[in-house]
Amino acid sequence: MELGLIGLGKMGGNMRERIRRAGHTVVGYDRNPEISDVESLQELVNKLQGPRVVWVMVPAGAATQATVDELAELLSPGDVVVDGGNSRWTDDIKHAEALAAKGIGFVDCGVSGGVWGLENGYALMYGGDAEHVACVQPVFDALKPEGDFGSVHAGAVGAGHFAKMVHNGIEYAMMQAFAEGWELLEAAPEVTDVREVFRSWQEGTVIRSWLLDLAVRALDEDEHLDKLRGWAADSGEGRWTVEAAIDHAVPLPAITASLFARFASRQDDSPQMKMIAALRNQFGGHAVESK
Ligand SMILES: O=C(O)[C@H](O)[C@@H](O)[C@H](O)[C@H](O)COP(=O)(O)O
Repeated sequence: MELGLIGLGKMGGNMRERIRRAGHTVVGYDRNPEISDVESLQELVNKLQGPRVVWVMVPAGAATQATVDELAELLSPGDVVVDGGNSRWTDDIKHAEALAAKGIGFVDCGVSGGVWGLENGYALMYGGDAEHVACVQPVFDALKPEGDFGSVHAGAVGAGHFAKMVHNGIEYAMMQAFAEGWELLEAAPEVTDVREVFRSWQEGTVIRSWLLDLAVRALDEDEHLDKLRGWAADSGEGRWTVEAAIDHAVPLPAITASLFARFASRQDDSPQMKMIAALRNQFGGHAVESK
């Protein structure tokens, strides 16, 4: 089939390659002319025969919104837009409604796999009407990992990104658990080779996993992670997971703590711990450290 693919960065560029390897035609557009197949969205739309399927793979938020708005003007009834970025699921519902008013279908798709997806395949979680999903199915089949699992029609519009959001919440908590265990092992003088402990866990243990494999890979590159600062960003999905948990009154202590740990990582000093120190000093005369 033919696909229009907008956004050819780290994810989109590799996805174009994987879809082409499966024998499909991909017309890619990127703001960077060096990697783009066409010069404009108009040209991308012109090159596709209807009914068109156009996959949006640009940063969540303003960039996705602007692209969907532009596509709403350029596409025709019967065409389908797929948002494969890490959009908030509530945006999907707005996008689906705006496009439906013009007879254009919408499918949201959470994509997992990062830079490894070209070779390993991308795990896909999508939401939307069955008729719109069916239009995209050959592309889903090209992108997904080989084997029985790795893709799911999770439900109505928004369900794909909701599932990906929860996946990322779990990702936060799993990474935090590995990170905490690693720090504790490093702190224990009895343990002489922490990296080998992690490596040994890769087989036979309850916690063997791809994240563990990647932790070993990172330790092989930098045994004590001395080259890194203890600083971690977040792209939004952890926050949205916690917000959804509040909406549904579902307790998520592990995921919430792992999100807050990232916020703490970005502070050079802790204002709240200054207050703790000040209060201990006030009520008990306990020692404080001055700057
Ligand atoms: O499943 C995946 O492939 C990852 O989750 C991917 O989606 C991305 O690496 C995260 O969005 C990073 O998220 P944070 O910046 O919030 O850690």
